[in-house]
Amino acid sequence: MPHYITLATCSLNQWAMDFEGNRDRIVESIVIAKERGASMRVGPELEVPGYGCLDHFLENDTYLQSWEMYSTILSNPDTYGILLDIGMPVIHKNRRYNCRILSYDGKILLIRPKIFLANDGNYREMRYFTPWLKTQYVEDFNLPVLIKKVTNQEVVRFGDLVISTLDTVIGCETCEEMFTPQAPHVSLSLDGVEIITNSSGSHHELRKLNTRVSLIMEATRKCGGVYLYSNQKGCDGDRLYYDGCAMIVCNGEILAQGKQFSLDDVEVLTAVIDLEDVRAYRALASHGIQSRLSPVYERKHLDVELSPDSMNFDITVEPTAPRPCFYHLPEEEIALGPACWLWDYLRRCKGAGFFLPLSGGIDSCATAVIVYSMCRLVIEACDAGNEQVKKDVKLVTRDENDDNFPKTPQELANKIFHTCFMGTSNSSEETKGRALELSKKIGSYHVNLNMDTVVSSIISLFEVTTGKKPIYKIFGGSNIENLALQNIQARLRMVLAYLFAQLLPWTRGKKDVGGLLVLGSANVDEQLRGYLTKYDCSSADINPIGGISKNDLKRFITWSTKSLQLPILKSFVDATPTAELEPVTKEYVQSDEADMGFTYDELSVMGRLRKVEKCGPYSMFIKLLHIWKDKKTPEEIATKVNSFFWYYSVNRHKQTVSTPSYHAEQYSPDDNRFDLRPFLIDPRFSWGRHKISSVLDKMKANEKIDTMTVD
Ligand SMILES: Nc1ncnc2c1ncn2[C@@H]1O[C@H](COP(=O)(O)OP(=O)(O)OC[C@H]2O[C@@H]([n+]3cccc(C(=O)O)c3)[C@H](O)[C@@H]2O)[C@@H](O)[C@H]1O
Ligand SMILES: Nc1ncnc2c1ncn2[C@@H]1O[C@H](COP(=O)(O)OP(=O)(O)OP(=O)(O)O)[C@@H](O)[C@H]1O
Ligand SMILES: NC(=O)CC[C@H](N)C(=O)O
Repeated sequence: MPHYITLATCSLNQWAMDFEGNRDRIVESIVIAKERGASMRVGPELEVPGYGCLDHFLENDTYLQSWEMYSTILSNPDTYGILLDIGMPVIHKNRRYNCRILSYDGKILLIRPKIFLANDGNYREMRYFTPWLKTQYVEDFNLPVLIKKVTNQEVVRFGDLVISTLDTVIGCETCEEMFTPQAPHVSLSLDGVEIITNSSGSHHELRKLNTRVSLIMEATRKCGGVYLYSNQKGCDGDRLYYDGCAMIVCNGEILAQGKQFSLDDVEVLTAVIDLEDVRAYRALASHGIQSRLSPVYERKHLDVELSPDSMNFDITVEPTAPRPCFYHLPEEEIALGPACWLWDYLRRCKGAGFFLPLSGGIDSCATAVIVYSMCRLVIEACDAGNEQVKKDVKLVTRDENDDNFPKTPQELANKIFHTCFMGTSNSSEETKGRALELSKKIGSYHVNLNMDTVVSSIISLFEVTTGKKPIYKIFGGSNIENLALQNIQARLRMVLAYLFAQLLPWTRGKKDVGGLLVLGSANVDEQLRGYLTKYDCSSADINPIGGISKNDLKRFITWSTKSLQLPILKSFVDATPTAELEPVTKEYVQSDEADMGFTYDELSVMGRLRKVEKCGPYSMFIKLLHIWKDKKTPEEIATKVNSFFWYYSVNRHKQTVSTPSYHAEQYSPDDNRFDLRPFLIDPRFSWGRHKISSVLDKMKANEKIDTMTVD
């Protein structure tokens, strides 16, 4: 006989420290889950204060306020009649833990601290929380007075335990724990836990979703059981975008999959599952044998049936059918992730819009297309009746009048998105024309200016003061003069950007509405190589493409040509990237790749080796000997590696002031959160170079690389 149970999971767009807003979204998700007949609901990791509070997790206020919000959830009768798994931080014996609190009908059943914390890359959970570490170990926890008053309970169990109801057993695994070699879901399953909840604060990275999905699928494919995956979504106040994609998986098959990118603050997924399927799936002798050797969990009993009609089931109830997993193309991920992040950022900081220096090159074009994509998402959400988005549009446009409400992405862009071509005598008609054409197609409010007089007046000031006039290299000047003449143009653009961002809304008749957020467009590869002028337009308020490689940006623009119906973008892809900071002559046109001494393909490979594969110069050289064996000689590879580490180190200081960017790439060089390295590094890497040279010497002496001994 079937044993149907309806379960719910959700993605919530929580904002760090927005206690009331977070509480309201939690309650809304519970109400929706109940309306859909669910008897259990799981929410994202640390959903009460928001996942990304960072050092606010060191403050006692965060814990007190989390309990205060939690008490209002517990005492709200709308949250009764459903088993709740809610994430929040808890102090126990003076230690701070990242916890899940399970409750039913206003009573706490247990508190389950995270056993293995996330502490790599962007994650620093060990900085504020203690890992519980002791699997299957449980203690008593004295509830705070304010909770005692609500629940009439003194003490609850705190630790690695599970819940048994009259009809099933439920256990927890928290985010990173699923990524560990000895993930708790194995021993939970072997001890008879049928439903495993996973509450996550997991961020978006291009091409990462399949890692997460395969881990979830494998967990239940191997052990059998139901996996309820919940994740935060949106920008909760930092560089990360949490990419939702809640899931319900049973016995290795997906029953429900939420959106990875959307502007809905609350998304609830439900599925009807036959628990007998889990029991049948686990009827394997080898599983039975291992279960005898596996640890036993303390069980907190809940005298409730989560599928109450099991003795008298309704034949009309249909179990949810499996469905294939859905993945976005990386190009779509770029169109959607940074766009959602920008929208959250804008509405949450109550900005009046964006300002973008638009050069006619690929990078600022990609930033502009992402803002356009954001406008498309906003209009789509409004058309679909999303009241929160409508309210936010009125806030951001500073216009409450329904008659003025934008109906198309272009109308919205025209109100909130400002682009500006800042030409000089070095600029070409092509770049100026491309910038103008793009702005027309996406609807941005475009300004075209020539800043030659500003540049020449600064150079004159310098000349009057020092009696020296710098001249370009092609006219006989030195390298230093040539560079200074370029850098002043680039830096003045930043100053102008901030002036226009502050005053453009005012020139358009909007008084005292606040300024526009200045967008930056430096990509991962040029930041890694340091091919940018410190404090030029790479210094902005936020940068949606700072974590994206040039190659991915090119792919994104090519994809957008068709998918976003912007044929103008083809001309951006076909153009040779150039900074247009030096005069063009018959013999010379400035080109990025020639200037840098690297192609973007090479930078991508080397960037990945440096960060993802954790290579210093010597091991990078050894790896590249194989990777590039058909493309370059060992000497060329050695020169590339030495030069790469040289430029990376002499320019590392630029990363200390790099504009906060959307994190999207595993090899991001972001100094502030992700890629923590010194910024005063001896660029010679002399011992590494010495070792590279000795390998070259041995190769020259005709020794084979695979048989020689290298120390
Ligand atoms: N270790 C260190 N710690 C802290 N600061 C350090 C430093 N080393 C130099 N500095 C300082 O950094 C400054 C030099 O850096 P910076 O002013 O950026 O100038 P710099 O890196 O010398 O030149 C700009 C680079 O960007 C390239 N570029 C090309 C095309 C376009 C663009 C563009 O942006 O549009 C840029 C250009 O070819 C050149 O390689 C100086 O003030 C110097 O004192
Ligand atoms: N003529 C210009 N008008 C407006 N902004 C400009 C102009 N030239 C450069 N910028 C701004 O300065 C940033 C850095 O300029 P750079 O020449 O290094 O271009 P880039 O990093 O290759 O980017 P892009 O592909 O957008 O030109 C650009 O992304 C853009 O925001
Ligand atoms: N909050 C967590 O535990 C997240 C860590 C995990 N490795 C992830 O990237 O999703």
